[in-house]
Amino acid sequence: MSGSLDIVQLSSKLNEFFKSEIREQGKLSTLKNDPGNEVKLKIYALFKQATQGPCNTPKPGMLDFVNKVKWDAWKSLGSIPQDEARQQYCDLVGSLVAAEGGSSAQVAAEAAGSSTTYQTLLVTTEDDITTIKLNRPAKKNAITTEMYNEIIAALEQAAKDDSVLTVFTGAGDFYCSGNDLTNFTKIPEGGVEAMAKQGGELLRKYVKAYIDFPKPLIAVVNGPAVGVSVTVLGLFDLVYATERATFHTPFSQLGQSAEGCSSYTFPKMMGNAKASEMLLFNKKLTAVQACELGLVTEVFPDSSFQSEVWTRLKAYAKLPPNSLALSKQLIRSMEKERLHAVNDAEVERLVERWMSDECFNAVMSFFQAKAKL
Ligand SMILES: CCC/C=C/C(=O)SCCNC(=O)CCNC(=O)[C@H](O)C(C)(C)COP(=O)([O-])OP(=O)([O-])OC[C@H]1O[C@@H](n2cnc3c(N)ncnc32)[C@H](O)[C@@H]1OP(=O)([O-])[O-]
Repeated sequence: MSGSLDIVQLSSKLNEFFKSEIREQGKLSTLKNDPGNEVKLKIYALFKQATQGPCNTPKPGMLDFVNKVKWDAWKSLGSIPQDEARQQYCDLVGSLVAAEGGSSAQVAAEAAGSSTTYQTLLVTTEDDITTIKLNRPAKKNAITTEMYNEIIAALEQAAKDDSVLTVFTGAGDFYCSGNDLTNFTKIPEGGVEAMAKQGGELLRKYVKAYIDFPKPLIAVVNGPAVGVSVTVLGLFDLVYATERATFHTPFSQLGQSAEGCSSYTFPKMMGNAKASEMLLFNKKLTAVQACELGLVTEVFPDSSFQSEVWTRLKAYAKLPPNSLALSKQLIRSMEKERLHAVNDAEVERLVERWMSDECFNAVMSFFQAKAKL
């Protein structure tokens, strides 16, 4: 059986499934556009998790292709609670419906003069807070090229909308697993050099969006964080973490080098020695260690993380918005220029690294290890 045949078959089977099993749920039946297989699988998995809890059925056989893909999607949600699955399901369906004609997400986008909708994010505005939720839980929210672009767009939108605070968080059990390593496998015309150059430009723009963001930016770190999702935390105004979170920047392991302005912000906040343990020697920090070193503002018990953090954020969002934004901008203005220079220097180094054998071999090892599983 050829790979392309598998995909065609899978697509048509998923379409059948999508129509028969999910259509009954009111809003979805109104969708005019096919949201694509990845989204449909996500809807399926969230629906199962919300109604039946964590996946508890036997894994279908290798040749039962469609059921295996569905089972994998459900299983990938791990042990996220039914309530959270229900919320994610509603957010996702809401954003699809909004994309076609208008409710929360679309209204927020339109209020900001934009009609952007997202494939890899859930962006909502409620209680004066715009939340940008990374939404690829099956891949631990690894950041694809598309997702970098969507985050930049979402930040631009949040900067202009009426919200007071902007919050970043992740769907599922991870906050984010960093750069999606498959980005390195998509070699454009022009070869590795062109890939490195384009990747560098995207990264520069991505980090710039954080440096220039004009309102209070808060990370709600709901689980482990890796790579670029950790380094940019130095550009946030508050970082709240569940005790389950870890913070890992395995750059030298990947033949790469620091980014997200961490070569400047980390030594400044934790001192050279501790920063080097993380950025050179891949030391993974617990949430408590990260808090002691100043990377995290406060750590919360996992069981009460969401309720404690959101109660606090809703209260903060009632503070006078101009006073908050102007105070943030004053603090940032002291070193904005320096941060841009650091970003430029880090990107220049990384573009070289991405063309190196060290990086190539490290990325190949990741895929070889995956293939052996
Ligand atoms: C651009 C600027 C420079 C960037 C710097 C960085 O961010 S450097 C930092 C770069 N980041 C890294 O080096 C992290 C690499 N990833 C890991 O080390 C581990 O996956 C883990 C510790 C994040 C989670 O372990 P776990 O045992 O709990 O879960 P699991 O492993 O079963 O994962 C579930 C699925 O997600 C997939 N997936 C996850 N992450 C990535 C990714 N980044 N990419 C692609 N795919 C990824 C994984 O392959 C699997 O897919 P499958 O097989 O179902 O098709």
